Amino acid sequence: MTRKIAAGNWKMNGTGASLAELETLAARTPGTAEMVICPPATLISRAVDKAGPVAIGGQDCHAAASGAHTGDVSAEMLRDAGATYVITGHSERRADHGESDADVAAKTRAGWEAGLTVILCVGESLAEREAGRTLDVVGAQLAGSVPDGATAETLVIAYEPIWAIGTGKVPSLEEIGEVHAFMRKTLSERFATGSDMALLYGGSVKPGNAAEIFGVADVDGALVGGASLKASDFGGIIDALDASV
Ligand SMILES: O=C(CO)COP(=O)(O)O
Repeated sequence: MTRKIAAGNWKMNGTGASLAELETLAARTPGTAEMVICPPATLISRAVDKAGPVAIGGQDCHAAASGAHTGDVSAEMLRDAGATYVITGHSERRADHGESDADVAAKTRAGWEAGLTVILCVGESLAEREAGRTLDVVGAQLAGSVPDGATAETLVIAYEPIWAIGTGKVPSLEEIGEVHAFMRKTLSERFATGSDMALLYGGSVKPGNAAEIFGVADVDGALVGGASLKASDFGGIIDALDASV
C-alpha cells in the first residue's frame, strides 16, 4: 500500500525556539500519515531529541560522504545527527545553487548510501506551464534526477510547481491530478515498486485546501513550506491527510 506522508520543509527558518512547534507535533497521537519535519541543518540533532513519532530530515546533502567542501553537509552527517530523510532537487536549490538533474541524482544516491529516504522534488516554472510543457519538464526531471534502483521504501517524489511555492497560487485539482497520474505511470514503468511510491504535492498547501488536494488520485501527501512552521497549521494538514482514503 502507498504510504501517506505529511512532510514539512522549514527552509532557512528556525532557531532553538522553533523546536516548541516540533514538540507540539510530537505530542500528537500518530494517525495513518507519516510525519516528517526538515529543519535547517543547525537544528537537526536537537530536533531529533524532541521529535517523538515525527521523522527528521535534512533539506539537502552533498554528493560526497566527506571531504574538502566548506559549508556543505553530507548525507552521512545527516544520518549521524539522527535524520532519516533528506530532500533533494528542491527548486530553490536548483535555482540558487545551479543544481542540475545530474547533481540531484548524485545527491539522491548519496542519501541512499547513508540509509536515508529521499524526497526528490520536481516541478515546472510558470513559463513552462504556459508553454504547455509541464509534462515534458517533469518527465525530463524524473528521467535525469531519479537514479536507477529507486524503491517505494527509499524514494518519495514531491511535485512542486515553482509558481505555486510561497505564492498562495495552487494548480487546479485537474492539473495536479494530470501530473500525478503522469508521474505514477512513468515511475511504474521504470521501477518494480513504482506503483507504491509516495507522490507528494507541494506549493501553497494550507489547512484550508489540503483535504481537496488529498482527494486527488495519486496524491499521497504533501511537502509543505510556510504552513509547516506552525504546529497548528501543519496539524490541520496532517488531520486532512489522516482523514483521506
Ligand atoms: O517549497 C515548498 C516546500 O518544499 C512549498 O512551500 P510553501 O508551502 O510555502 O508554498
